[in-house]
Amino acid sequence: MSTETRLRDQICELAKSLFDRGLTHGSTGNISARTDDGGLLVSPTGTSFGRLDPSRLSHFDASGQLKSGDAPTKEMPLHTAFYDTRSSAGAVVHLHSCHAVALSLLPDLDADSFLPPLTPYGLMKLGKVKLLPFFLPGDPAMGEAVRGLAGKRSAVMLANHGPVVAGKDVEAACNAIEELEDTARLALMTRHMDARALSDDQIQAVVTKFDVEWDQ
Ligand SMILES: O=C(CO)COP(=O)(O)O
Ligand SMILES: [Zn+2]
Repeated sequence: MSTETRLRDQICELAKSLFDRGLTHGSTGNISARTDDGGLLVSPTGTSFGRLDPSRLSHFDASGQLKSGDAPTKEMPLHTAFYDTRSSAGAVVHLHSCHAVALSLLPDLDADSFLPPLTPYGLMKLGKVKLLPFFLPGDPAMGEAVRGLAGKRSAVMLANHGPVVAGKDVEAACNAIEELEDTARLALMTRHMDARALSDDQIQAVVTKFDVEWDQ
């Protein structure tokens, strides 16, 4: 089986796994991954994560030309903004995951660090998550907002919409966005409980030991 065939299958399998666990629903969310030759495989617009067809993924070549497959997600500017600003990005995932969206609706959030530092894996997989304002779905201004971060963040939260995470490959991006959703769930569960977040010393220890992109 060719590397590209394996990548097509992996994108569809992991998207289905996210869908089956309720991390995105209906025809929401989109996913993309770099191919070995510098191109991109992308979920087509209007498709469900539960039923992506490996043979119909939008396939772009390294110059950004659509070579085959169905029309791509309307969030292409968002995806390409991550690839263009983060050389380490091999995949990008966007979900409409319930707890992250719920948290984004609340007042008094820290836009520079949307998720409180609750667990080591939250820090390790995501670094600081930037909260971006509300945009209409498909608005290229979202891509501009991500470009404005100059590659310093791997994860952003679109207010009233959903998270977007870049990772070195599809598995890493999926693991990280699951961490984002679970940390948002913990934040909501413990919101009125005087919960103990990680201390500054604990944060620094995690950041140092696991080489987390934190102070940027
Ligand atoms: O989540 C979505 C828009 O933000 C889904 O849009 P697409 O179906 O175009 O990927
Ligand atoms: Zn969306």
